[in-house]
Amino acid sequence: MKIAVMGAGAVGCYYGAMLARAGHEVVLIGRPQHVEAIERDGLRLQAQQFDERIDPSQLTASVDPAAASGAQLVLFCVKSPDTESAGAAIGPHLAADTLVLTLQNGVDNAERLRGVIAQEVAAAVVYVATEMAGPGHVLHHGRGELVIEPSTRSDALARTFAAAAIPTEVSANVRGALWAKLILNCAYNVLSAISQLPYGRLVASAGVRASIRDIVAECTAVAQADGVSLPPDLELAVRRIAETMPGQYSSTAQDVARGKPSEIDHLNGFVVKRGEALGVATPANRLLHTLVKLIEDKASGAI
Ligand SMILES: NC(=O)C1=CN([C@@H]2O[C@H](COP(=O)(O)OP(=O)(O)OC[C@H]3O[C@@H](n4cnc5c(N)ncnc54)[C@H](OP(=O)(O)O)[C@@H]3O)[C@@H](O)[C@H]2O)C=CC1
Ligand SMILES: CC(C)(CO)C(=O)C(=O)O
Repeated sequence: MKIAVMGAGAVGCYYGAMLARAGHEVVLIGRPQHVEAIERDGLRLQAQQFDERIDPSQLTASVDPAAASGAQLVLFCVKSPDTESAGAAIGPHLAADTLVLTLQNGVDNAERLRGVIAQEVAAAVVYVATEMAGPGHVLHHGRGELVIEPSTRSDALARTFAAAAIPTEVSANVRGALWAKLILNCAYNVLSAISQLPYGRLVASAGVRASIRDIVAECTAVAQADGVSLPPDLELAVRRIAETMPGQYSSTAQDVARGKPSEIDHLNGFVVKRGEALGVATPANRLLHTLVKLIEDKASGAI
């Protein structure tokens, strides 16, 4: 299968590399620093069990979205604020029957993407920990499973992914799964960003577990008012983040440390907006959102 990856970052390079290793024709569309390194040296995938260089004969890279033409599948892997611009850039190069799978945090990316491209779009929930360790070098810290929304090709896609060592479940409740992931992000990301602490040390500090419970309760109230069916084991899932990833810093913590704009408007900011629309108060999420916006505005010189 020809597979294009829109957004050659941590997630896009990881899944692109796994599919290329399984023999698919993969093209990564990304920024010049990664594209140049991949064209020169191939893509290095450093995982827990292996450290491999995927050769340019197995996987190509381009800064030009037109390189996606002829792809049967697009993995859409940009950060949430870039969804519309990246969608508008790639859309004109896709065939009418190309399936676009969003591999992003946040709950409304697929819906927003459907607003800018005509192709079939399906959402995926991504359970992976990965980062770009340098140009053309993806470092995989663990996991990698996907939960995907039903689509015309979801069953075939799940088999293709499984054959590439990407465990994949097709779920009729991807919305609930996306919200559950959103709630984890709302609970941990800002606390880790402001303190610049990993989850294990974070929850050891007085008051943090109680604050996390408050944030989760607020998010859950918004989700319920929005008609979302959340998985029953959410409380356990929240606790398990700190237990299973004690050394991990949230993606928001990493963005803040690098002075990069974060996805905060699509995390706690999204819950605040939905809460306003549905008449549910969200003071804890509002404060967390505001604090990160202040840090970002100060870093960018906007204030
Ligand atoms: N990393 C992880 O472990 C996980 C990430 N996620 C989610 O997956 C999504 C992707 O995250 P991640 O891979 O970490 O992010 P990255 O920032 O590593 O990757 C996105 C890449 O896409 C590039 N990009 C953005 N717009 C375009 C464009 N129009 N054309 C070409 N390239 C573009 C970005 O460049 P630039 O930075 O220059 O804009 C960046 O290199 C996010 O929603 C994230 O929350 C979910 C689970 C785990
Ligand atoms: C699940 C969690 C909180 C793990 O770090 C994450 O998705 C993030 O950092 O954005």
